[in-house]
Amino acid sequence: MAKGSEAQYTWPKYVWMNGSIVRWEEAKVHVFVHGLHYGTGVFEGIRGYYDGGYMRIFRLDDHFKRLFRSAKILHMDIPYTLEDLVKATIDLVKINQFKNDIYIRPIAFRGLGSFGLRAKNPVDVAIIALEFGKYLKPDGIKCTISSWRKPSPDSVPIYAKLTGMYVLYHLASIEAALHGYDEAILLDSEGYVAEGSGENIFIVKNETLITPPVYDDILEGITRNTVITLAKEELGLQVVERRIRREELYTCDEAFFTGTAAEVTPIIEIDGRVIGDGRIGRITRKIIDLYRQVVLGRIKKYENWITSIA
Ligand SMILES: CCC[C@H](NCc1c(COP(=O)(O)O)cnc(C)c1O)C(=O)O
Repeated sequence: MAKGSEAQYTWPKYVWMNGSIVRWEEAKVHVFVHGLHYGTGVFEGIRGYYDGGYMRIFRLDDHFKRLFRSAKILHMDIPYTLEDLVKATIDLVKINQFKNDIYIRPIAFRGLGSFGLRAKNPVDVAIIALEFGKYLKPDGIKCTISSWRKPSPDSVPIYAKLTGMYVLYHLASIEAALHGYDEAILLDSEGYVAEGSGENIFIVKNETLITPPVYDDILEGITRNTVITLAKEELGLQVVERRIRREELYTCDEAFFTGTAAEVTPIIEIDGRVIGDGRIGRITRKIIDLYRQVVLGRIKKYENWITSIA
């Protein structure tokens, strides 16, 4: 397989595009596509875990349900059903014969047609899957509060996972890296803690999990939902969804990110303040271990979240 432009990527042989499986080299779009110029696209990030000869894809349906919700907010009609795209994903994973963990990226975007800003051009859909390991350092990361704020919910549809939105997170994550940090934490338009540049955030205080509510300026994360469910049902922890003030980040007992790519990533330092004792917290460790068992389909109660491919 060809080596990707960034050392850690090995490009797959095949991509699913507008109803067909095409070779990686053929999966191209025209420079005139609307989505390239105006950010008119929606996407998802889904993980597959290779375990014992099976690829186990986590919450596949839930991700595609969110893709369709995001598309509807942009007036975009995806010309396939959810079942079509689930089957396309399974076919794509099979034909690529992956033998390692993977990351799956469905994307739907306005394609060729009028160049006008309000043009409702036909929607192109592609699904890319590639081998993918850890996104952030599993032993813990150092974060900083970004100088970039989340926009207010009445200015951009935060609830939708829009391609164009990610220019904000691109800037925030570059800024964090330039200042020597692993990831950025963004505040919302009123100065409360929102989320990372690609993750939801949790803090632990006195054995209670706290995370911003979905009606705040955050993406309603599927991993966030998984962790809240597991914390309550399996660990008997209290979970409070409320606004978090910036200074609570500095004084909490534990902190971690959740996200498909990030999975559950411990945060060990924020703006030069060590979180807890600077190591993975006791509750964070329990959640990491439990999450791993669940995504590998080893806890029967959550098997419905797994799509297994032999
Ligand atoms: C570059 C975007 C990567 C993408 N980020 C997902 C993501 C999340 C977590 O959502 P979920 O748990 O549903 O994944 C939260 N918030 C933002 C801004 C995100 O981009 C991911 O695949 O994790």
